[in-house]
Amino acid sequence: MAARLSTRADYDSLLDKYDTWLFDCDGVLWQGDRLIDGVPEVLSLLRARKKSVMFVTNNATKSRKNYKKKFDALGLQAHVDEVFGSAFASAVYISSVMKLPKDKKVYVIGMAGMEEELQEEGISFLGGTDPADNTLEPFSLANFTPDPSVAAVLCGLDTSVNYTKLSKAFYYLTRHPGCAFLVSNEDSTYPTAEGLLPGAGAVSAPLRYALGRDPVSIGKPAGTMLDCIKAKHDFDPARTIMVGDRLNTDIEFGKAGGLATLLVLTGITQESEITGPNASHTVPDYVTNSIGDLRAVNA
Ligand SMILES: O=C(O)[C@H](O)[C@H](O)COP(=O)(O)O
Ligand SMILES: [Mg+2]
Repeated sequence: MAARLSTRADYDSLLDKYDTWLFDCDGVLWQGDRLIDGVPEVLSLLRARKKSVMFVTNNATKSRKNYKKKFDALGLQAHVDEVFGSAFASAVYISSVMKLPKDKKVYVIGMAGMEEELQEEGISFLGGTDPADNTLEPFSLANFTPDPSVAAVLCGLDTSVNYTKLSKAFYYLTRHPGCAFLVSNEDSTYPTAEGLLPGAGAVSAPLRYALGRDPVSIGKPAGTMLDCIKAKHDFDPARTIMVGDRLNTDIEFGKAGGLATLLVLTGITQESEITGPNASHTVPDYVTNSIGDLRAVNA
């Protein structure tokens, strides 16, 4: 059973127990571009107490550099090396795990953030934000000249997904032997300030259905993100806590990594999913309404 936090003593003991705080972003720090109440104060008090703070997001629409700009715009202190996104983890996976040969390319269903991280890793790609692919013109194989060097398809949240992109990805995944099918993450929904929208998982779902094949998923809860963090930062998992709003990504990620887990209810997960007859089998160590609740330690 998760420990429900509410008193100053609860939050004080949490701060005493954990030196490294990994924060999910969408639904924990913000909803779209709207900051969640109390986030600046809580991040400042953690830094004032010499806690290590990092940000671990499945949102592949932005690169780490672009996230730094978002943090700055929202008045949140953050360093690029503290930010870990699934676009970055996907690029690292392709270069360091898959070791994609330099003469090969990735066909992208995704946005600028994904392209920037692939570029940073020296990975060639096509598709993505290319105007030729962002069209509602009917697609036909008769007018399509495939690029023989495509050896992987990477799919993430893409708010301009269309039949042309799905068809080209499908072509490469069915006609290029050994073409890898990768997704940055599988979140079914995406929390915005105005409400839920389809997530990255909903963008890759048509491909999975057409192919009858599951992709390799790189974002939370997969371990690739934690490997990326470990490659850059030393931390003791036993004194590290993962703060998230989603059970099947953030909390599973924390558990799989041997970290403590704190669920907040400002994003995807609703009260009914953690209590009552339909409660999920994924049980976080701690639950609190919002990360802003930690301000109680200064009250
Ligand atoms: O659809 C998506 O990609 C996700 O909803 C979203 O981006 C999750 O981001 P996170 O909560 O991991 O920051
Ligand atoms: Mg989230």
